[in-house]
Amino acid sequence: MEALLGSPKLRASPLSPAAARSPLPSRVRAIAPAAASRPRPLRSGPKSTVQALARDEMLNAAALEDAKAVNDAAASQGIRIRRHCRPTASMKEVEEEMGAPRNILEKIIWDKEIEVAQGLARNPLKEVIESAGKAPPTRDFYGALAAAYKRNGVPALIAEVKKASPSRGVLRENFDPVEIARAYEKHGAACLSILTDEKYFQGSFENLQKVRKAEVKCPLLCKEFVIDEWQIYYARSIGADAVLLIAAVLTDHDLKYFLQICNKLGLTALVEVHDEREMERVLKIDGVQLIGINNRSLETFIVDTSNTKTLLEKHGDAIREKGILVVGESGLFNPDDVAYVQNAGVSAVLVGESLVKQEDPGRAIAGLFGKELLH
Ligand SMILES: O=C(O)c1ccccc1NCC(=O)[C@H](O)[C@H](O)COP(=O)(O)O
Repeated sequence: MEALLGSPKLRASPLSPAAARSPLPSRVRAIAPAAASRPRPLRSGPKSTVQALARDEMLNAAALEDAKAVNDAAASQGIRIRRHCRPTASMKEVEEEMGAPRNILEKIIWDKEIEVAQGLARNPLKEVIESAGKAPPTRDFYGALAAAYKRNGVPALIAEVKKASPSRGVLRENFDPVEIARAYEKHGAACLSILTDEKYFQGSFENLQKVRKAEVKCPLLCKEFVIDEWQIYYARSIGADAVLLIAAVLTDHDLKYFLQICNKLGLTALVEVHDEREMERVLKIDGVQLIGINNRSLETFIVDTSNTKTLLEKHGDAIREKGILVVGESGLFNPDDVAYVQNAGVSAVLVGESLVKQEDPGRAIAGLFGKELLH
């Protein structure tokens, strides 16, 4: 197999210094983090159909081996979402090997592995890194939240530009991302979250780019399912000020590596947790400034705002000591919901459905907080 695939170096993308120091076994390190979802380059093409079939079989076996190593490393940290590591295969082929995805989040991630490979083929990493370097400077996402909290005395609002979701279907038929973003800004949102996933949320990177070009001043979160560094550079290249990193999907090693990239690009990372184990993992990682507690299980869709309270009762002190701001995410519909998560200790809230479903999403902000927000 080695002869066909070339040296191990050829199979993996260059490792960051952090990756090189990683405590992961070398087999896993060779393909993690970002390269785990990349197609394997070949030294030369096959000369006959028989050779081509043999090559495909070997590539398949190697990809499955990679997936096993990646998934074993993730499972040892309590991560239940598996990777297929076969970005050039069809979903049918993937499912033949791995069975059906176990839940919606795993399904989203499996599709994302394929999408990222396609994105990389269209816009190679080197070019995306270059254009990220030329993008207009980032706006301070963390600073905007801290200032708005101080100004209004209620959690700062990250208002989400969200057309649809897997749990609720289409939320707004007449969807103009720029109009919604402007309305949110006018009515006191501190920051905006722009969903960029197309398949499940009917969002797009184009929406983010349009909002940024419309000179909306609020800092912008690229709300994407990040599994590869390429997505972070791409988000920056089109004007994002912050990106989402989901602990349920990313190993500690991925989180650390992606945080380094964010740091280098001046991006804020919103690190999202859902349960106790994820919170404990994230609190051990240096450099986390913003933790989102999602009240929605991304695996079952069940929304429970007491999740925020439970996690902050246990970890609130450690979080405050580190100067981390907490964002309460999902399922917030009225001033009582906002007061509940504020009392639990959040400084900001991330809200989509309850705003975007209203005829005037901007005016809906005063309804959500029980008062107008100041700029
Ligand atoms: O919203 C979903 O159905 C969903 C399903 C699977 C993965 C993620 C999902 N949502 C992402 C979010 O975190 C929410 O869009 C965000 O917190 C706003 O929530 P809401 O105010 O309840 O729209």
